[in-house]
Amino acid sequence: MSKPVLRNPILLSARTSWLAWRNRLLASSRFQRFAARCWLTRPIARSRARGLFDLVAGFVYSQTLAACIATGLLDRLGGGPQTCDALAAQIDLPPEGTLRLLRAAAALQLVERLGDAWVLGSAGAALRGNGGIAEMVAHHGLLYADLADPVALLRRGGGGGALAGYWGYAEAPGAGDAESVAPYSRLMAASQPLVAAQTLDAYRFARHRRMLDIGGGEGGFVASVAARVASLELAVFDLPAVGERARARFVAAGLAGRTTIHPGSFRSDPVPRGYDLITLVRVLHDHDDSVALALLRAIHAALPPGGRLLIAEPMAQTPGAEPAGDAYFGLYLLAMGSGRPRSETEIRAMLRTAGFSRTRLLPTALPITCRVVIADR
Ligand SMILES: CC(C)=CCC/C(C)=C/CC/C(C)=C/C=C/C(C)=C/C=C/C=C(C)/C=C/C=C(C)/C=C/C=C(C)/C=C/CC(C)(C)O
Ligand SMILES: C[S@@+](CC[C@H](N)C(=O)[O-])C[C@H]1O[C@@H](n2cnc3c(N)ncnc32)[C@H](O)[C@@H]1O
Repeated sequence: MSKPVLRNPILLSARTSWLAWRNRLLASSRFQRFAARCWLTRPIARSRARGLFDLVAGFVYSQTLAACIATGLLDRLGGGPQTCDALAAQIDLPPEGTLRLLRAAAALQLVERLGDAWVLGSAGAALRGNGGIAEMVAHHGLLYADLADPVALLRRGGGGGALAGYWGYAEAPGAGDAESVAPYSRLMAASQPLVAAQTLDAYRFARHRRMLDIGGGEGGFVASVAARVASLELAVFDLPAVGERARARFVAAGLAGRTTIHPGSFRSDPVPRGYDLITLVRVLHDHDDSVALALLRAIHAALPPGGRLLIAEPMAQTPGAEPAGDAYFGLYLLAMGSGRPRSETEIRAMLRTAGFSRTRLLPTALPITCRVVIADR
């Protein structure tokens, strides 16, 4: 549960005084020098200094990762130890540039030194084990272009840049021919396994007969559910051009007999009926409150009594993963020009407003990638 907002006036006053005193102390250069020298506080001082340095240097780290991905350095090391000179020839960088990149990547645990050679580091290995992260890193070029002047982006209320053009539907619902929906559909399909794994482990899909994945993209999530639950009839409701990508995927996967495509826009077309489970996977946060609430209301009306809605997406104020919500998705969706990350509390309040009776947060193993809320009709 997200942290409740402090309302009690006495507690609010006490906290206000405490925060003012704490911030004066933390801002004191004398205190910072003392804390860094004193053996008792030195570990905390060094950890806080490292955290602040990482915040300041974050973009440099991201671009080091981007260079590792763009050059294929991590893939080359996936095959085992390599010397700097051998890597330089393979990734088409001069040896000096390759060594500079390797040393930076080693500082970020992306690679490690092994004698005269280099191997994958713990972060590099984990990254290669999670499909879609590399695609997200490459995709960030658009996001960083929009964030080149963050104040201008904030001042204009978001949108109007590279990301808004990439997510065409964010500005013109129902828009999108096969060519324009292909990049984002491919990106979502590439990063779907991270989210599907969390969601499938969090909920027992076999308890349902028919499942409709609204905004299901090219069917990555439906394909994951189909592989896990043989008894379920499955469907995707998405923009027509995206639905055709899902149809092609299901035919290729031998799922055509178990799946239905509902082409349309949930902003103008009715939500298909006859499904006892409806899912929204990385969809709700794409839309502003009015569109999101209208969608929840339409889903409530389309579900039969006893039917259930499952929402899976990264959420704001996730304990231990706060930056992924408001810091990452908050700015990302602002740049996209539509939507916002919402806390579990906000989502459950919207669900109650839409008429859902009972809502629950289901635990996921890696809440940083997604959390799951279910709601009963
Ligand atoms: C010594 C050994 C062997 C081990 C002992 C220690 C130990 C147990 C280590 C654990 C190792 C381990 C299990 C590591 C696991 C690492 C994992 C799972 C890492 C996962 C990382 C996930 C990341 C970085 C995900 C990033 C996702 C991003 C950036 C998503 C972006 C999504 C976007 C832009 C979506 C856009 C769609 C829209 C428009 C918002 O709807
Ligand atoms: C961020 S993607 C998520 C895709 C997929 N659920 C996943 O997690 O990989 C959002 C999806 O919503 C779809 N979408 C956006 N606006 C829509 C609308 N008005 N009606 C139906 N689908 C829509 C997009 O085409 C896209 O497939």
